Amino acid sequence: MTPILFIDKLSIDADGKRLVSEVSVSVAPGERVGLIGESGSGKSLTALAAIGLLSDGLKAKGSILLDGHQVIGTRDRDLVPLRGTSAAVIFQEPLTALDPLMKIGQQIGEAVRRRARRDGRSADRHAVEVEVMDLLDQVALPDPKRMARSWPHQMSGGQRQRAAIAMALACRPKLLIADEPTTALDVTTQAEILELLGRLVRDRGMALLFISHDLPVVASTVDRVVVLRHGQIVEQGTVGDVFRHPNHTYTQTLVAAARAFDTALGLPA
Ligand SMILES: Nc1ncnc2c1ncn2[C@@H]1O[C@H](COP(=O)(O)OP(=O)(O)OP(=O)(O)O)[C@@H](O)[C@H]1O
Repeated sequence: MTPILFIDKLSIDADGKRLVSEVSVSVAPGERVGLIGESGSGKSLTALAAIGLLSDGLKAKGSILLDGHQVIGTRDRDLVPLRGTSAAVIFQEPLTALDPLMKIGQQIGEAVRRRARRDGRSADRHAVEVEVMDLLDQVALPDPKRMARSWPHQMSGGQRQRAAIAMALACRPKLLIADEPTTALDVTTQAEILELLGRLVRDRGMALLFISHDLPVVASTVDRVVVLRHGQIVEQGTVGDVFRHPNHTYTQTLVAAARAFDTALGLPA
């Protein structure tokens, strides 16, 4: 099956310093892949490179095929049609995706309208409103009508992240890139958002690239993990294999930390 994302020997440099080194990751349609590693290991840069959003001054080498299109070396305006359609991103801080000056319903409605235009359909006001309510309902926001009329600052962090997920879903992307989507949330909300993401991705058959520094968080949501350290892949495999037989000492440390946490909670190892 042709991967929806095929990163081949990606290296990223800034001012002559190598930040990401020969990273290769592929995500098949419908597959859920976790990219894990400590802070500064190059996870976000890899994800941003995948959709051509690296900031100026960063130089990418290698090859990135997103939905069959080469991203590296392609002009930004030629990448715009891929964003939202081939891949959409959810960031750690939902306010990155939300416009503070627009009510939630309007913002999601705008994404629905853009997608309808992209698909060559016109979307009348009523159809857009119905879809916005449906999306707010799917991300389990309470009282969708009231939420649609809310400003981002009137919502909690977890509610804002749900709204950002609804925006991403409105585009119906083939691949969802989630960059630490739960890190800024309290533990209970984190678990709810993870459950929601896992369910939505499965129900819609979307591929997922899930970025986290937290192995247990990733393990519950993905099929395969890729472990990054200092900008390099140190290990990859199915969640089960990596948990049972971590090869690299760094992965062993991550697994041991996760097990110690489970033991402290009295959970079976
Ligand atoms: N625009 C930039 N210019 C120079 N260096 C950068 C830039 N962006 C990131 N870096 C550096 O690249 C390295 C990898 O950063 P990246 O954001 O990918 O890490 P990360 O694994 O996502 O970490 P975190 O979990 O903290 O978000 C870090 O050392 C970071 O300081």
